Amino acid sequence: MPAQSIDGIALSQKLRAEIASRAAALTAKGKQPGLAVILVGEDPASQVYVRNKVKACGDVGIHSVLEKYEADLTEEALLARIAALNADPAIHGILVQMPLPKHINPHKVIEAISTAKDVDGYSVLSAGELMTGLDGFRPCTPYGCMKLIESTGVDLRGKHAVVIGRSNTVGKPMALLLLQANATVTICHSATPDLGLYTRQADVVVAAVGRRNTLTADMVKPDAIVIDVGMNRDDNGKLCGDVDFAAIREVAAHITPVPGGVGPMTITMLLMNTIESAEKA
Ligand SMILES: Nc1nc(=O)c2c([nH]1)NC[C@@H]1CN(c3ccc(C(=O)N[C@@H](CCC(=O)O)C(=O)O)cc3)C=[N+]21
Repeated sequence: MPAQSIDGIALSQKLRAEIASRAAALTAKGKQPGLAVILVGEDPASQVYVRNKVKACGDVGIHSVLEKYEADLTEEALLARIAALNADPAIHGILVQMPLPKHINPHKVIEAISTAKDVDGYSVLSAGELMTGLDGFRPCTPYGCMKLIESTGVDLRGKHAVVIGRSNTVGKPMALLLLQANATVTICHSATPDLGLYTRQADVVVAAVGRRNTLTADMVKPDAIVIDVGMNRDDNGKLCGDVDFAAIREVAAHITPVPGGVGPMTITMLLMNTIESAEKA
């Protein structure tokens, strides 16, 4: 029997309905949640993502402010905008879309965002909170992956989870969240000599590499859960992930599609973090 495709759009709709009712409750108390999204430069992919985030806010009743700047915006000017948004009581979350132009130091920008408004969960303090098990904003993509895994009903306790990729935004926080859920966690990356050696033992594989066909059917244990974080283009320019969906579907128990899997959940968890921030304010 082919794997169940985990529907990230359906799960998003379910969570977004809950988010909308929490937003409405806050708005009724005169505390409408607000998200500021800052985009610097003309990167076409970023334009699309940012537009989707702003639209998603509108759909659930979160007030959003989109600030677009030319690629030559100075770092000082960006930091000044963040300081103003930190002080703005109508704004509960601040997202600076990555990547930034080369003349701007992304670390400096992220650390300028008030921890209380770091709904991306990208700051050093948010990372430390996740590391130590303190309450804080979890990065949206791995947070969404956890919700997708939870939706299968499989308990992670004692399961072997293999994360492929070690980025600060996905791989590393993903490994920590899986660990928190009592999985045994292995992190593989570009210097891992035999990836299949690890993935064949995995009950859960999270692929976050950025290269298509990184995970093929012969590398997957029967009845595994496969979460595909990749965003790539195939030879026809079609959006595809890091895993060979069609073939792995015949082996795995659950698998997320691209598009329609992790992507929409990333935006949903951004909305969730923004609501949580507004509820605490
Ligand atoms: N500060 C910051 N925070 C981010 O969260 C952030 C970022 N910078 N920079 C870029 C990445 C990428 N990202 C995506 C979110 C949703 C989809 C998404 O909704 N994808 C749809 C398809 C969209 C399409 O058709 O192109 C899907 O997978 O179904 C994709 C990618 C957030 N990022």
